[in-house]
Amino acid sequence: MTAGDRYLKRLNDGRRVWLNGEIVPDLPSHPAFRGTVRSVAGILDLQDDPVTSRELTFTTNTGARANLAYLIPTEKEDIFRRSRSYRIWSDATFGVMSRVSGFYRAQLTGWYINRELIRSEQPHFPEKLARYYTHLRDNDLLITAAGHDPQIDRTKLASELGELYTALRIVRETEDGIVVRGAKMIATGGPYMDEIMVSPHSKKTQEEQRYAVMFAISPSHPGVHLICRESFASDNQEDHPLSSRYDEMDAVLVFDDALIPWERVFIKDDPDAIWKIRSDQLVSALSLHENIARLVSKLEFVAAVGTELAASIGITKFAHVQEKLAELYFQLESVQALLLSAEHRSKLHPLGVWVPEMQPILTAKNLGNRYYPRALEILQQLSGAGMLQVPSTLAELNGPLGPQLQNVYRGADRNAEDRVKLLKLAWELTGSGLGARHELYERFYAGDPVRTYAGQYVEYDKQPLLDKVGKRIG
Ligand SMILES: Cc1cc2nc3c(=O)[nH]c(=O)nc-3n(C[C@H](O)[C@H](O)[C@H](O)COP(=O)(O)OP(=O)(O)OC[C@H]3O[C@@H](n4cnc5c(N)ncnc54)[C@H](O)[C@@H]3O)c2cc1C
Repeated sequence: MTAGDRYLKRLNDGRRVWLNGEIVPDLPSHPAFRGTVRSVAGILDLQDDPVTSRELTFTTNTGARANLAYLIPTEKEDIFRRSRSYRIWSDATFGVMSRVSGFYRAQLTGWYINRELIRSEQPHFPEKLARYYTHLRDNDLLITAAGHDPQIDRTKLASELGELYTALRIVRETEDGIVVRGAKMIATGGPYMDEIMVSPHSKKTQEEQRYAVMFAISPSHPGVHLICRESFASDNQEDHPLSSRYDEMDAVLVFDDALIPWERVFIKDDPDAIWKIRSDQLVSALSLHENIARLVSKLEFVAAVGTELAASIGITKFAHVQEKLAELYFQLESVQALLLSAEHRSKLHPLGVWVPEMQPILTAKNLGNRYYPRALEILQQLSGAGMLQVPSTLAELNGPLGPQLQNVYRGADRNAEDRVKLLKLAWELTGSGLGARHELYERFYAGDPVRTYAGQYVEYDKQPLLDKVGKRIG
């Protein structure tokens, strides 16, 4: 049985995935999910492929073959190995699937490495976290996370939202665990995952102690509901090359007095401990490293589509078009350079692991949320109305009006079929529901950009800069 087959078997576990007001009875056969399920299974199968297996997996101390996102980087070369594996998975989906490629696996690995950080506050954390990490690593499980309270009123604490259990909160404790009620948002890829880590992603106050809880569940955990947004999936691969395969879905988690067993409760009633482990630099650097590798795949893809769009209508000789294409290449080259910089400047942490340099990673992440929307804008500028001037189906090129349509839709350098395929792909990226979702994703996935920029200002080591000015003016 391949890794993909094992994954398909795991999906039918009674998870309560809600779409269009109903629980989806069988993810692998449902039209809104089956294309993406096939893609995830296909990506997992790369781990069994003799060509890619060595690049994607390693042998653990228990003898299992595990994904490299779970590798503890004890050598500097391990940072590059991890990076290569992220790129293989991201390239396989053109960077548009963010959760299968290892973001939260890498985060869990970081927590495992630094699990002693909060032993004095949460004595059970190191052992529980170690068992959880080993379980996911050795069983090759996929994980996402949900960390935000419902928006409602952002000037208020979770405890001030009127109904006490609007945001996820502990209701009571029993011999077996904690009972939780309320919502957490949003778990990208939630319906497709094996595990979901739930914890506040922003700092909780002491008044919100009962909201300061970190635990993990499977999507089929009793009392847990996944409320999906509208599906952007299509069953028509020919006309919708991305949404037919890569709608990874975003879901709000609703907990209806779910009992979370103690073994899976990592932290409770402790805003400071959660914030300490969440904001740890080692953890952030290891997990965001994966994000930047994925962003390179995505920017490469958009730059390629832009180049093809321009060539397809013969506009590459115009200087302003060259300027726009060059901007796509600058984006790609600068994020790639930042990724390499972070990797080559990796440092040996006192815990004996290599960690990518944080500043280039943060810079790439923050640039990414401006670059990606601009890249989509460039695709629109290059295409004019081209993306909308296509027949609704590719098949029409061979229909009753075939000869006329083949003439009308041909490009400067390609036949009608190739040009219409390209335009449909470009529309998927820029104008479709999936495309709009991806723009929003790149703007927000790692936090509100206003605050992540401000955070980089606060964290930046400004002293060397000030010293330079100091030396100049005395
Ligand atoms: C496609 C997509 C996928 C995502 N996937 C995940 C996931 O898998 N897991 C996960 O946990 N999260 C995920 N997120 C959530 C993401 O982390 C948040 O969107 C992001 O942190 C911003 O939070 P918010 O959406 O609640 O917006 P808010 O924080 O409510 O911000 C909305 C607006 O209000 C302003 N604002 C709000 N509060 C303040 C304040 N205190 N000070 C100043 N300005 C404020 C912001 O600047 C912004 O303009 C995803 C988001 C998107 C769009």
